[in-house]
Parts: sequence; C-alpha cells; structure tokens
Amino acid sequence: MFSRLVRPTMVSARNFSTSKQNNYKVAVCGASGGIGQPLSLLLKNNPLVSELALYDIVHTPGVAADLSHIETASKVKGYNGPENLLDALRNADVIIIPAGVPRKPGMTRDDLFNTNAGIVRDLAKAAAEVAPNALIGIITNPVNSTVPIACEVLKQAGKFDPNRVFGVTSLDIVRANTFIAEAKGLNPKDVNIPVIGGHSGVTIIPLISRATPSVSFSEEKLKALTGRIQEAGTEVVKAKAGAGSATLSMAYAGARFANSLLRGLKGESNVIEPAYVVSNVTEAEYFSTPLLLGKKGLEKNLGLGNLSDYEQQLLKAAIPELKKNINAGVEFAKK
Ligand SMILES: NC(=O)c1ccc[n+]([C@@H]2O[C@H](COP(=O)([O-])OP(=O)(O)OC[C@H]3O[C@@H](n4cnc5c(N)ncnc54)[C@H](O)[C@@H]3O)[C@@H](O)[C@H]2O)c1
Ligand SMILES: O=C(O)C[C@H](O)C(=O)O
Repeated sequence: MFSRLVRPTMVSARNFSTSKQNNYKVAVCGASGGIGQPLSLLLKNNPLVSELALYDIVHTPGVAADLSHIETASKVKGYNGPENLLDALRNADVIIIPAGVPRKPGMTRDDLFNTNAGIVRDLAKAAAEVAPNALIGIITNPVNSTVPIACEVLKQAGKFDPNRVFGVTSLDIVRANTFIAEAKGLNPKDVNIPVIGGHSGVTIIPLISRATPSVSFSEEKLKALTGRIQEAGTEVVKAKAGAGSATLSMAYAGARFANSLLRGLKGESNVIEPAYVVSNVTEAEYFSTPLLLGKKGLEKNLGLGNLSDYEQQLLKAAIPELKKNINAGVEFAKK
C-alpha cells in the first residue's frame, strides 16, 4: 500500500541554524523569471539552504542583491550570463531548473519544445561538468520531454545517475489537493491526492480513488474534476491572457519539491514526493509516481499501487502520448 505524500514542514521565517547537516548549496537556473524569483525567495527562507546560487541570462545581480537583504543565514549570489554558468552550478547539491519560455493562450506545452529543449540541454551539460552529484529538478516545459533530454545529455557525459534527475510534477498534486478539498469542503492541508504519469493533458493521472481522506463522487463529477486537474495549467494560461503561465503556485510547488530533496539529503526518513523519473513501472521509460527520497536522491519508487477501472483507462490513454514525448526528447539529445 503506498503511503500518503508527506508535506514539507513550513520553514519558519527566522531560522539561523548553521549545523553541518543544513549546509546545502542550491542553484536556481532561470532565477530572474516568473517562477525563478518567488522560488528563490522561498528557498532563501529555507533553513536547509546555506548557499543560494541564482543563474539566469538576465537580471540576476538585481535579484540577488534584493534577496540578500533578507534576514536568513543563507548566502545569495547572482550569476549572469553563460560565462558564469559553471561557477553558478559548481558543487551544487540541488539544481532547480525553471529556465525557458512559458505558454501563451492557444499553445500546448509541446509548442515550447523548440526553444526550451536547447536551454535544458545546455544546463544539463554544465551540471554534468561541475556538479555531477547534484540532484536536478526540472520545471521547464515540456517536462515529459525535457527530463529525457537532460538524462541523455548526462549519459553522453558519462555522469548519469537515474536516481538524481527529476521532472517536477508537484504542482499537479498541489492542484488536485486544492480542487478536491474545495469540492468536499475540506481543509486542503488535510487532503492528499496522488497524481501519476507525466505533466501535460492526458498524461496527468489523478488517483482520486486513493484520496486521503477517502472521498467519492458521481461519475460525472469525477470526470469533471479529473479534467480540471489535467487542464489546470491551461486555466492559468487563459486567465493570464498572454502574460505567461502559472508562476506563484509553481514557485510554491517547486519550493516544496526542493525542500523534500533537501530533507532526503539530510537523512530524514519517510520523505515521499512524486516526480517524473526513469521508471519501469509502466511501458513508458519515464513516469511520475510517489518516490521515497533519501541521501542519494531517489531511494525507492513506490510504484503505481491499485487503480480504479477509470484510472486504468486514464493510464491507457496516457502511455502513447508519454512515449511520443519521451522519444522526441531522446531524439533531440542525439543531434
Ligand atoms: N513543471 C511545471 O509544473 C511548470 C509549471 C509552470 C511553468 N512551467 C514552465 O517553467 C518555465 C518557466 O516559466 P516562467 O513563467 O518562469 O517563465 P519566464 O519567462 O517568466 O522566466 C523564464 C526565465 O528563464 C530565463 N532563461 C531563458 N533562457 C535561459 C537560459 N539559457 N539559461 C538560464 N535562464 C534562461 C529567462 O531569462 C527568464 O528569466 C516554462 O517553460 C514553463 O512552461 C512548468
Ligand atoms: O501550463 C503550463 O504551460 C505551465 C505549467 O505546466 C502548469 O501546469 O501550470
């Protein structure tokens, strides 16, 4: 039976702990962007982070100067432009990547491939060179393809460890928890909905049958909620009307994910977080399921667990799309 997701404990605003175990360097690539800035703010407030390296091709001196005035112990440094990329990533324990363009209304995540594939490839190359032991969390879309790209690049460099590369799907869980809590009048903090698969449309598979606490819906409502979770990114893209996609909720979800990686590194037990990783639980070479995290990253894949008939159908629909997305990433990395 697979366990509930463990929520990261909220970090207190002032925590000056500097014990050895809390000394982690976290690098954010794309740190000046819509996600990068609030994500970096949340990381500046995380007592497990001792060094925060902010990399982008623009504006990092300003973002770093601003964040550096916050009264937490971590040191913040901005690294601007490709000539400073290696220094930004050198010996990082965790690298979080939200670099790249977001969607505008009418676009799919795959429409971002041409621009974002090369960005992730170059960042992964740099990570292979100067931070081969880092845990890498990829936010850049299309996640279903950018994670395979990063993995292929690391393989080419002889630095690949499948337990260290993660596609960040936490926002899908955050949304599912919120929407189901709303529908049942619950406090979202008490709700856990596993979401598996990938991170786009039909590849997002909410497992409402395994909700904690257990909930039930009519077939019609279940389909509507599932559809809303699958298309929640598009809901935000439409509402922002050309000004980008989810940034603040993604920063929250990215900070939650980074915190789980750090808690695992620190040796905390029972840290469980879903992510899109190299996987053999389905026919797709990459798949998101709840993972047990530890000192070396992914310690144990907790697998699919039991699916309802409806969720089996969702899985069936997801696999061909996932395979296509994965193949696109692998082929790109070969060029
Ligand atoms: N995984 C998810 O759940 C999820 C959620 C929301 C958004 N996203 C994705 O995250 C990405 C970023 O979204 P955003 O809203 O922050 O976009 P944004 O345009 O606001 O910010 C992107 C940042 O990346 C920087 N950048 C561009 N090329 C770079 C490079 N080569 N190296 C380093 N930095 C570079 C830009 O300068 C910019 O500051 C998009 O691809 C978006 O689709 C993913
Ligand atoms: O929808 C997008 O393009 C951004 C992100 O993947 C999201 O789910 O919000």
